[in-house]
Amino acid sequence: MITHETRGDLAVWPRSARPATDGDVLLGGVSLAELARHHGTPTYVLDEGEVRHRARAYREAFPDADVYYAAKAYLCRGVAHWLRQEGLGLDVCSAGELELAVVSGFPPERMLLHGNAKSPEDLRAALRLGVGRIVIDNGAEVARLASRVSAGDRQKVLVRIVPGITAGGHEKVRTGTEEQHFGLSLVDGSAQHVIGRVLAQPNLELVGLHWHLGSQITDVKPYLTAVRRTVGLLARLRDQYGAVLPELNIGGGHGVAYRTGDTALDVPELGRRVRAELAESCAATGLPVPRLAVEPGRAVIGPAGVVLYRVLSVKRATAHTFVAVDGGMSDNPRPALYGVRYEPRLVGRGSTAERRATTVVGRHCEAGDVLVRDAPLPADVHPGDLLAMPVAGAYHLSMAASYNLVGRPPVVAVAEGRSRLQVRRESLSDLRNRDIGL
Ligand SMILES: Cc1ncc(COP(=O)(O)O)c(C=O)c1O
Ligand SMILES: N[C@@H](CCCC[NH3+])C(=O)O
Repeated sequence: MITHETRGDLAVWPRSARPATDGDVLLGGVSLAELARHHGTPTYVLDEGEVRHRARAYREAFPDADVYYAAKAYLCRGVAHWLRQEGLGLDVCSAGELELAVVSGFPPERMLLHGNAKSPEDLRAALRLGVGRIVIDNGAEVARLASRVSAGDRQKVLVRIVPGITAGGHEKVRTGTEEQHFGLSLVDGSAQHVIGRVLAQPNLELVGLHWHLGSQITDVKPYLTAVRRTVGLLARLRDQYGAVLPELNIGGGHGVAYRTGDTALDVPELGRRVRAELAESCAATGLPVPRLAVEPGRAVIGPAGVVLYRVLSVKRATAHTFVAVDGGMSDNPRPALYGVRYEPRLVGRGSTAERRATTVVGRHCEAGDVLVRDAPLPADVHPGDLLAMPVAGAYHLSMAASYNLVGRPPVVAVAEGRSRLQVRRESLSDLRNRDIGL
């Protein structure tokens, strides 16, 4: 049987990926070369079966917990629909994400709103639509939120704390330390202070604490340390305010493999060890075990996505071969932002040419628009060829821009031999129409 681990050079691709004739790859039973011909390039392909499989794996790893998918990784109506069917909740961080999910039929009570700088519009939308929980990030938000809750209502809230832990794949995505701007510090007492103010608001119901250590974390230990520290705080809150909080949300951040041989976080192990640590620490302090919640984004959607690019030019410089494709930092800013590495593959044509270190660059007007440095690609890659990059489902399109007025790519879902356009390509008229003239 072909397993995820033994699929050789398709190791980081969705489980459904199969090599096909003429260098093609089938994803969800659909030919990538055919999708590129039909939809043009760049195109993002999402494997529905992989997303559903990953969502189910979370529910198994965290039984008796709430699994909120972090919409910031990528959201469209189709994805919201799949995840609702799989029983997940949704973590949103703007009125935009919230409204899109509600339009897709996602129950607002299964959503949670985040943000270190929630706008009045975000708060209004959350209260109007009846979002289940709002995560308070700072002191200024307490009165701002409380004053908007209708008389007689009680909004469930959590307070985001900083557990003081360094974890995450890049300094720009580490949010568990004191040196960043999300959440409230345990060290300077601001967490306890703001919690006291929340408890004093009759129309806010404090149901728990929240933290999010960072993103692309591959080790469970930081989560265990954070759980221990949080239980310490829970005990202090009980002693100081008599408050016993029934929920603990430990955020997301679970790392995935971008290239063959990369380490991914072991989600079942995370589930087992976090639950054990929580039970033990609570027993030691005489607290009831709070209900857990997790918020994975990347680990649900990242490995389910593949992006297809067409090669437009090949340039041989002294030290490099540059292969330029028709997308770039506008649809995938991650290499430029975090220096991350991908594993591109020639698809739609077989090649026996030797492999050569090749730098895949984008189409934008910056020397920094490098998608992959020194990827081992066949030496005969030429204009017209198709390149596919796996693990493209998270933080590509959700962070995409229209730099150089290049429209954002479409999203096509594949499953059981069929494909469906979920989001169309951003057209030149979409871009033009926002400009209302002189
Ligand atoms: C509060 C919160 N929850 C969940 C996530 C999801 O993170 P990831 O996609 O790394 O699982 C993020 C982003 O890092 C976040 O800021
Ligand atoms: N955008 C980051 C992850 C940030 C997670 C959001 N809190 C990435 O691509 O790795």
